[in-house]
Amino acid sequence: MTEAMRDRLRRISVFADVGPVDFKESELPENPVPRVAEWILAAHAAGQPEPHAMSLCTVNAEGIPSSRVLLVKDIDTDRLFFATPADSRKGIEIASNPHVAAHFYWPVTGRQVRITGTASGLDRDASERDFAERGRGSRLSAHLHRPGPLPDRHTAYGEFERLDALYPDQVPCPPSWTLYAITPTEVEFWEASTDRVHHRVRYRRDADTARGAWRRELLWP
Ligand SMILES: Cc1cc2nc3c(=O)[nH]c(=O)nc-3n(C[C@H](O)[C@H](O)[C@H](O)COP(=O)(O)O)c2cc1C
Repeated sequence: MTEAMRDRLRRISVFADVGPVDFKESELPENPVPRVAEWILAAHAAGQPEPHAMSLCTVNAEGIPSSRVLLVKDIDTDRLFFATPADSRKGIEIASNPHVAAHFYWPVTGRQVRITGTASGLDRDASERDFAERGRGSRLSAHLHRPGPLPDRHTAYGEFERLDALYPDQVPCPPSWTLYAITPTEVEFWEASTDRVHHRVRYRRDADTARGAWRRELLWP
């Protein structure tokens, strides 16, 4: 008789190697956004694969959410950037409702970050600069984005080969390719502790200004 799934799941250890949280309230920054960048780099240094991958949740016109993983392309003092076609599902949803939620989880460091904010597309120049920095394979594959279903895998390979021959040197930026910025209005940091007294701190600022001072509070684990 096979072991029940619930037993198999319950035996998987969690936070086995993270150690106790090294937390000092006096060291919390005023602005949480650069701290997100620091936690990505710390996860990378600790060996986390794709530490810059985040889930992004958007909401459609009927209020139904959907999420997917994206790579963060840059972070400045106020914003996180990602790139995707504007006519993708997420792009269409952002156009009808700019409110988004983003989330990182780094198992090797036992940390997560939860972000709420708004997303908006940047101008053509910024989007084309992002596109130019992509490798050739991902520039070609950006041209494979089409609405609707793919009849079979063979069709996609054929189209990739056609694009490869069509653009032997420069691959033009598809008109829909867009660099987006997320401007957070809420950022919550969570850090696992082996003593189970996990650490949470939440930063918030007014959604209408999104420029004012951040308010910070510790939360119960
Ligand atoms: C690790 C990882 C990184 C990804 N990075 C991107 C990305 O930067 N941009 C993108 O458009 N899709 C990226 N994808 C694919 C998306 O998750 C998603 O499948 C695709 O963008 C279609 O999403 P949509 O139909 O919700 O618009 C990535 C997937 C994974 C697993």
